[in-house]
Amino acid sequence: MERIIEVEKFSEESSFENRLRPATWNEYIGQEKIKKNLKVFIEAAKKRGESLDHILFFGPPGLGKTTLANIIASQMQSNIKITAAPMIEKSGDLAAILTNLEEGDILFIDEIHRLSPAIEEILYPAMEDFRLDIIIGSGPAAQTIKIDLPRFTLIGATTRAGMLSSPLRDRFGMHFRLEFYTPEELSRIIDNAAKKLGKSIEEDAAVEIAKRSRGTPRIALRLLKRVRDFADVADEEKILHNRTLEALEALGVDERGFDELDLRLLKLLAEAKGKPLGLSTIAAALSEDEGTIEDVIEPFLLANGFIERTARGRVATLKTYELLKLSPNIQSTLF
Ligand SMILES: Nc1ncnc2c1ncn2[C@@H]1O[C@H](COP(=O)(O)OP(=O)(O)OP(=O)(O)O)[C@@H](O)[C@H]1O
Repeated sequence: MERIIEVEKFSEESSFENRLRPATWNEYIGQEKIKKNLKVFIEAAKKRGESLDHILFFGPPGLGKTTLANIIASQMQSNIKITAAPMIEKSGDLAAILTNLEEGDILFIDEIHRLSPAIEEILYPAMEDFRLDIIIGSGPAAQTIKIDLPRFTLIGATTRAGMLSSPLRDRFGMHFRLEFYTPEELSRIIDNAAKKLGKSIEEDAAVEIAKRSRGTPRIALRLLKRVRDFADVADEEKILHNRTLEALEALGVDERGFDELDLRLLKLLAEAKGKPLGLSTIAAALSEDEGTIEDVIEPFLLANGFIERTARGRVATLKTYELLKLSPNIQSTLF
């Protein structure tokens, strides 16, 4: 079953997200440092009449990497081509994308850590010298054909900066880590999105949704969408605080945005009583995929101090023992 607080995009969600996607810097809330720097680099590139350096965004899913890429393209008055690494399987796929680019275009590659080493090799000269080296044939008769490419900007996005090979990472002139959003920032995002959906929302209702959104706009917008359903069914023009609480309760999202999976993970670590648990042990105990735990569940728990990652594995912090009403030495009776 899909978790309501899942950060990955649900299949039917793209058109909803596109409708709410900010198109300007003013609409893009938060990530102030990144915005400030990008504005300078964009202005400098425009002044010099050059294309922008390649940019790498990293951070958990749903924090606004694709949105930033779109705003950059619009600020540069450039076309943007959007793809994801799993869609680039063969060298011909990448060659087709690159040779179709025009001067100043922006190429956005999501999940860039998933490019195969062979594809990465093609990307290196393309990024560095705007040149495509194609090898035709094999063995002694093999020939390399060099094709000049227009100057383009590659924007790569990844949830796992650590999985990027260092030659690839080094070819990006700018690296930006996106941070989780504060509840205040998420409230503003929710308020703006509600207006775009033709609905107003009480301030404390937006705050309730924001608190449960795991610092992530994608989750905030999804919760808003579901809460709006409750308001519509009740024939309410405005999204009210009481109705919001009722909806959030029905959706099973707790006050911190935790759901059953988070609580099971925290309980598992707490019951290990300080003994670090490795990712594979946790994944097996929760019957979950290691990638989901590392990319989706852990980052928010780590950022909020509920777990710590040590060289030997993950451990629960005091905050978790307090949350679960456990003493670090007492066996849980809660679950
Ligand atoms: N800073 C922001 N201000 C307002 N809305 C935002 C912001 N960041 C993201 N959003 C909203 O959240 C949705 C998800 O953002 P986006 O698709 O850019 O995330 P992402 O980091 O690219 O995720 P993924 O890596 O999973 O594709 C967008 O549709 C957008 O409406």
